[in-house]
Amino acid sequence: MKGCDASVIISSNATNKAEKDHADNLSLAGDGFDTVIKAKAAVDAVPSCRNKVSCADVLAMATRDVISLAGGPSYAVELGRLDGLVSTAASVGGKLPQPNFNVNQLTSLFASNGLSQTDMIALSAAHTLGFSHCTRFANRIYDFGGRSGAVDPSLNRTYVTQLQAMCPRNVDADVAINMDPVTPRTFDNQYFRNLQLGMGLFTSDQVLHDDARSRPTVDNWAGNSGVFNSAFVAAITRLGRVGAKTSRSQGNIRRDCSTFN
Ligand code: HEM
Ligand SMILES: [Ca+2]
Repeated sequence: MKGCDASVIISSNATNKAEKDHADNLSLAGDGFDTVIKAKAAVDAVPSCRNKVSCADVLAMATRDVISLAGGPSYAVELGRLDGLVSTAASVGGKLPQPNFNVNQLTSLFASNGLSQTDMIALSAAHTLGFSHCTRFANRIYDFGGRSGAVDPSLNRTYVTQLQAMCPRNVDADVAINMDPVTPRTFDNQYFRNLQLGMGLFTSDQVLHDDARSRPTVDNWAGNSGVFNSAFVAAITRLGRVGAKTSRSQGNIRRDCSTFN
């Protein structure tokens, strides 16, 4: 949890519980890690390229490629990150934003990583793709605020009914649903249109529209995908600098992304 150093790809072993085995990271897709591990191995299979590209850089480029292949913008990835030398589950607590965060909490956590409120709003739109487990938002659709039968009033009522159907009470903890119910496989600004309709899945999504400080940005990007794409590229480029390591005292180039050299 020290930034863009591929520490999240390290596997746990007998003496170390790694970052990816922290509860907040359990949903990270195993096939995503496998893709990075294989791409790095493919680079290293070429003798003239061996030990020159870090896992952290491969991960950043794979992220760019997923966004672009899903219909989003493409962009040059800044390169030269080294791979970190530490990965512990114990380091994760308090470092990740939580789905029940309000705008102040979101803004301050991103600010602690050198990212602006505008960056935070742009990066939240990553939820235009991907899945969430029912447990992460169940409090919004069942007994909201501890009141029996209540639902979060900021949620669209039709959407509540759909969510309750996909995530019945006491549903299996493995069940996950699309975060963007409209265009789940396209990287687009539908995320912001959803927020305008009360269809933000997490409190941390919906507050971006419901808080008057972030709403003008949400409304602007909901209506203008070009402006959103530019803001997203600027923000993810800044995100890619968080905790990047370039000194050999802090990092190296791993041979196998899942294991320290
Ligand atoms: C703004 C604060 C954020 C909060 C509170 C948050 C929270 C969450 C939660 C709770 C999930 C569901 C995990 C699960 O149940 O499986 C999730 C999924 C996801 N988040 Fe975020 N997130 C935030 C920002 C971001 C950012 C900045 C990015 C990337 C730039 C991002 C990318 C994703 C992706 C791609 C998934 C789907 C993973 C999958 O499909 O396997 N999120 N997020
Ligand atoms: Ca989408």
